[in-house]
Amino acid sequence: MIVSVSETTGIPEPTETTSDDAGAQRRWSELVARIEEDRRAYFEADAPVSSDAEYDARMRELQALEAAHPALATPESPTQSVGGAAAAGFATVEHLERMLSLDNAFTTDELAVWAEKVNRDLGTDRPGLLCEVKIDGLAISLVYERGRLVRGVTRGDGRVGEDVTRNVLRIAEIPQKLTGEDHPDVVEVRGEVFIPVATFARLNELQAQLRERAVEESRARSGRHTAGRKPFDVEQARIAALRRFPQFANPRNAAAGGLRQLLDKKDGLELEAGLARVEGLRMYAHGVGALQWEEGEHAELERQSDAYTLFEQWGIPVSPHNRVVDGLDGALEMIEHFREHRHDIEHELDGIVLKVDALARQRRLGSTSRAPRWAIAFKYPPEEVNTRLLAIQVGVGRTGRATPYAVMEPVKVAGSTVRQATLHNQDVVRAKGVRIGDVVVLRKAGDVIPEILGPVPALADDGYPREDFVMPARCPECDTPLRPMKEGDVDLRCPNAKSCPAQVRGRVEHIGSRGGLDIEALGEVTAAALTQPDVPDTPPLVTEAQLFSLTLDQLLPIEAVVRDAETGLPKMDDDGVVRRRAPFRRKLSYTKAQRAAAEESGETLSDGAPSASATKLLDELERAKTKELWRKLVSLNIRHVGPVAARALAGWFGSVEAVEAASEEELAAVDGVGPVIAAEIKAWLAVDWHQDILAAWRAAGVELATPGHPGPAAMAEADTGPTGPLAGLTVVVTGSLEDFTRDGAKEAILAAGGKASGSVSKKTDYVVLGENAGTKAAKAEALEIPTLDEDEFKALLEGGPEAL
Ligand SMILES: NC(=O)c1ccc[n+]([C@@H]2O[C@H](COP(=O)([O-])OP(=O)(O)OC[C@H]3O[C@@H](n4cnc5c(N)ncnc54)[C@H](O)[C@@H]3O)[C@@H](O)[C@H]2O)c1
Ligand SMILES: [Zn+2]
Repeated sequence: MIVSVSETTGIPEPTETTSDDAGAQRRWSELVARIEEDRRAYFEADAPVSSDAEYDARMRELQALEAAHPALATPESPTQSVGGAAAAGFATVEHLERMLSLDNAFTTDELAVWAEKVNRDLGTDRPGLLCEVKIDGLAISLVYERGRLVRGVTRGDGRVGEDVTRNVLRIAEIPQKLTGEDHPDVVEVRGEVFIPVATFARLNELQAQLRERAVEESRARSGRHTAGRKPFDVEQARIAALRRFPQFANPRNAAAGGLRQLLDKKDGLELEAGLARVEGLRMYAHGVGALQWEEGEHAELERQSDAYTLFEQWGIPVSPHNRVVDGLDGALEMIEHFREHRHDIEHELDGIVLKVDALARQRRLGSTSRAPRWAIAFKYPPEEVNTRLLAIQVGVGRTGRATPYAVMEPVKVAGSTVRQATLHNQDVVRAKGVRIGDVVVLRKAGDVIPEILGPVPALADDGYPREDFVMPARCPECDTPLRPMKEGDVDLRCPNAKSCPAQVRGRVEHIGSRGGLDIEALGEVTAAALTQPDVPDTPPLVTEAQLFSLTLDQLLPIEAVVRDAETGLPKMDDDGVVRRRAPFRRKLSYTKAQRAAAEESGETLSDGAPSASATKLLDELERAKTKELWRKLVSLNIRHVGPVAARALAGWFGSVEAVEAASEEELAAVDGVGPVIAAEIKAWLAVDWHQDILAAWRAAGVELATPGHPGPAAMAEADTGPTGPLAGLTVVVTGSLEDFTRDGAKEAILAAGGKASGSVSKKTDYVVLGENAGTKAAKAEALEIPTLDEDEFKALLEGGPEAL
């Protein structure tokens, strides 16, 4: 069997089956063994060995194999059973009605196939579908007898589960006595226990606090009986504390572990942690198991959604995200909605569950031994994958901050290939408990930057060499001893701001960026070539002071080693010579005749001419000299002075000179500046080498004033508030726009002299509606405030209300 990766889901999928029966049998056994191991780790130990994507791919390969070789589909196969088993330490309970799993669809095509089959079997064309978010937690069955909670049981193998009643009683949201009148003799309420995302973050904070307290406790203990004992080792104590109170990798495993813990066996800090974990649990009901009424009158249930209405009357929480839709189209709409808004709700979700709503139809469709035929779970591409942590390197940024970052085996997650992830500082590395060489869980959610959640503990002894990370004491780029960012801070920085190559490179790159002088030819690679070329030894830019006086003669000799994008190592030619690139030089070749002629006339032939990048860079630098003043202010790399503050400064003062002449109070008084930025500006100006930058730029012809600006005194006199196309107007942007981020839209409104507000009121002049605009659109309509689409918004920014 060959497995390839699906373009759309990023999940490996089977593409071909072998015709060799013995081979199929062998592969089948292999897969079953792996799946059983995965299930044990996931359902029984709450500590997965594989990622969900790996597990799902194995299950799908197994299903494909059995489809091609039906003889293999024995009742023992995982495709025929519900994963999980009762773990030691818990009493077991038999469910009155079996708890099943769900079949999965990974593409909307697969969903359509399911819907067609349902239609065929039912003889309908648009059955009412109950669509629910698939909550990433663990299943629970709550047994109520005549309105009283008698038991909480995990799914186990679907037939027998674990009795977790004692923990269930601690979940505030689960009623111990149902409200309302009409209660059945017995009902099994099925639902999902989960930890909300916000609670999850708090639990991890608590774990960190408990680690600190554990270290303090052991320090105090060792102080009490010192005689003949080893001195207190804080490193050892921290490592021990980390083992007792690890950082939780994700809400699902934290929830599963929280529900399935034996609190009676705990005391002290462990008990505190355990209680917080179980008390952080919540539950939404998503199904009904056995349901027996006393003889006589009782509520008639026709649809599963009716059952939910009943649950709500009884005080049992049901997800607010459920929708009943008419046919597959409505379900697809919900799937697309939550693909975008996956992280906008209270808990993690990994898909959308579609259920035929009518109970009579559910009965007609029935179930397999593993899952109902009347339901299917559509799964989104995975956001968590496993990969190997190859190294931890330390990078130094524009501001000197030294940040450890992980270099991983490249892995595809949430639609892109990830190789690196920041680890922030040495405390974070420690808290995550990762060592170089570990298999780690990597998470990338949508546009959010990738994050390493932690190691896979079960793979700690896989034979791959491990090494602890030690934060270097010196800057990896300039060897200056690192210092705390602030007094007592764990974050470190390189104090050599002026000439640390990493910091100069970062600042030069910032100057070229779109929010700076917007110099297309001055990106990351060029910034590196100008500040750290491999040839010549001394870079043309020791600091950014010389940026605007760069000459062709300085550019031409520059050569940089070509590095492998994946490993960062220099690339070599076949004969072992390191490959170099001269970005600013174009090789010239000459014919024999030309060479002969040159020799004759005694003329020397140049072997290189300026490349297109060289002329482009110099041209763009020349043009940048007269760009808007605010762009130059951003390019000075003063802390906190981004486009917004720079625009405010430029608008008021009109020149760098006027900014220099202003007092700190005068700077702080400008709308959009404030005391913090004012202090940073003053501090920046007081540094000699910063003054050298200003002097050098001036000498090179950089315009440091807005031509025709009347100066701050005149501005103060004529202070009539902001000017620009949007002066005096308040604009609200809601929903997502094509060409603007949230902050980008705000910035554009401010820059045009308008006010950006977050809420619609009578004072609002325009509401811009993007994709999925919510309640604000309705509010605008109610208040009769004009609404704009994105194109109209752009017109407004350019030309004010007249342009509409
Ligand atoms: N990483 C691993 O090694 C590993 C191992 C086993 C299972 N898993 C994960 O678990 C999945 C398989 O587990 P499964 O058999 O429990 O199937 P499943 O999680 O795909 O679907 C069934 C479960 O979904 C839950 N669920 C959540 N919201 C629901 C809703 N609104 N309605 C109905 N049910 C809802 C229920 O608990 C139900 O038991 C895999 O796809 C994988 O994601 C991972
Ligand atoms: Zn440095």
